[in-house]
Amino acid sequence: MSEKPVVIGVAGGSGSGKTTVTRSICQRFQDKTILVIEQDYYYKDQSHLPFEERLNTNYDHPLAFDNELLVQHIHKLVNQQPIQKPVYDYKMHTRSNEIITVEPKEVIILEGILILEDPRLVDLMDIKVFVDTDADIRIIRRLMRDIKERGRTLDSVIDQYENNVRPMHLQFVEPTKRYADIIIPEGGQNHVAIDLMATKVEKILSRNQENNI
Ligand SMILES: Nc1ncnc2c1ncn2[C@@H]1O[C@H](COP(=O)(O)OP(=O)(O)O)[C@@H](O)[C@H]1O
Ligand SMILES: Nc1ccn([C@@H]2O[C@H](COP(=O)(O)O)[C@@H](O)[C@H]2O)c(=O)n1
Repeated sequence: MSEKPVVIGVAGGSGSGKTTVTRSICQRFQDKTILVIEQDYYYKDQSHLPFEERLNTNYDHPLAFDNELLVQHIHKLVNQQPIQKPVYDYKMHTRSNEIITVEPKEVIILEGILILEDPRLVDLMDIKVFVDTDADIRIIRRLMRDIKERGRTLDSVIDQYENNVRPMHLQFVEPTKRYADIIIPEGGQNHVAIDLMATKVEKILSRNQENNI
């Protein structure tokens, strides 16, 4: 790889469809082309705290994230160096013991609720996307996902939504929409928007190929 990797930020509220959009774009390319970095994997390590205390953390506040490490890692990837990526365990509310060595790729998609909230991350992005889905749809999607995949109960999801997710979304996530170059309504089923994003990625890759000839 001779060109510097291009960084695409995919932001949006919890349950908006960020992961689904990102996966739909990745599916159209070979594995070696796009690297996905999830901001969620960079929640601060809480292994020193008892499990009960981890339940009280506000995971929707910017201070819940170890953005120092995330900024460092994106810098490294942009400079074509490998990183030691942490792995996050939603059921245990902390990082797992696993660390994955990740090599840079031509396109890096950085995905997460608050990636446009930190100017250091915004500065590293070439294209900024905000997935914009109504709050009622987001909470329904989140309820189903968190119960099925993240080991939560109905009551805990509702409680967390009222106390943290909704207020933090209004205070910190929603205002970052103004920094986006592209706003994708409804996320995962927006095939037109996904096609446009994929075309942009194709263009970046063919430009890289032409420059390498
Ligand atoms: N357009 C859609 N229609 C139905 N379900 C969807 C759609 N987009 C996403 N989902 C589902 O909603 C949940 C949250 O979507 P996800 O992409 O994980 O959102 P985010 O990454 O923004 O939290 C997932 O279980 C996903 O499968
Ligand atoms: N231990 C944790 C860590 C995070 N969350 C919630 O995840 C949401 C962000 O992930 P999305 O895939 O939904 O964008 C965020 O809203 C946190 O509340 C959690 O519940 N527990």
